[in-house]
Amino acid sequence: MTDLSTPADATAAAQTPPVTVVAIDGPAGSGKSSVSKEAARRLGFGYLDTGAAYRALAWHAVERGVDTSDSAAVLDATGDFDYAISLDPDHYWVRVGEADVTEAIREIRVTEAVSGVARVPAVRQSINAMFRAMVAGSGRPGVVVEGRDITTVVAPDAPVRILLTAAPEVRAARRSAEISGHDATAVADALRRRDTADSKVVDFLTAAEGVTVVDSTELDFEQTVDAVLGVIAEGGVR
Ligand SMILES: Nc1ncnc2c1ncn2[C@@H]1O[C@H](COP(=O)(O)OP(=O)(O)O)[C@@H](O)[C@H]1O
Ligand SMILES: Nc1ccn([C@@H]2O[C@H](COP(=O)(O)OP(=O)(O)O)[C@@H](O)[C@H]2O)c(=O)n1
Repeated sequence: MTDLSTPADATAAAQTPPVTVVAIDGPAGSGKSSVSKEAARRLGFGYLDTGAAYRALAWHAVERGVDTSDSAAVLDATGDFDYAISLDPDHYWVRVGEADVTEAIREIRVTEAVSGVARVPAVRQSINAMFRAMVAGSGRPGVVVEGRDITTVVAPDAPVRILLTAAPEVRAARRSAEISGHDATAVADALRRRDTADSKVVDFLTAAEGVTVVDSTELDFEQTVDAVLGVIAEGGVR
């Protein structure tokens, strides 16, 4: 994997004002991606979907026939993982090498493999270093970063940290509405299985100290965006 953790020009980096991070975590289907993207748009910030990196690595591993239950093999697959993502909330794309994988990383075969990739500690460390470098080099005044461990591991010192939740049945219904041709019960089961596997690695179901919970169970999309923007404003970020 390309090591982006050290700015190429340390002097330039020292002169650049720090990038404000808005950290948003939560379980699958809670609205992290859609709400974070809209909040970023309204703030003029960048948007970083961290789940896309784990999905892209899972895609890369699956394409190479790597057994994603084998940690050493997954770590090995990071060796030629040439990853890029857009931080522009109005122009979202994900690439691995020359391949545009924006759509492919949402396929079920990738979704089923992703938790196996994300549970490898050395993989997480190197991906987290990449996230921090992407934020620092974003060229934006701030970045809304969403995932599972942003409030706790990637950016625990962020001025705004939010846990976006919703009741499991509401999350399953939202995800199910997005995926046509699949049985709603099967979608709900898959979501639950993934949350169970993921929560063994990082706790994104309870808020860490100082993290504000936004529960979107009873809120529509606009109300959720407003609630998140309210927490951001309270945190002094404009
Ligand atoms: N508060 C909400 N009310 C209704 N639908 C929502 C709400 N928040 C998000 N959605 C929709 O639910 C689906 C899942 O949201 P998404 O942002 O992909 O969640 P996550 O990134 O947490 O998995 C999307 O289709 C999104 O438009
Ligand atoms: N910060 C993050 C983000 C995602 N992930 C992993 O990446 C997977 C995909 O994340 P995602 O945000 O795209 O998933 P959805 O909740 O949008 O379906 C998760 O199921 C986790 O296994 C993680 O481990 N840490």
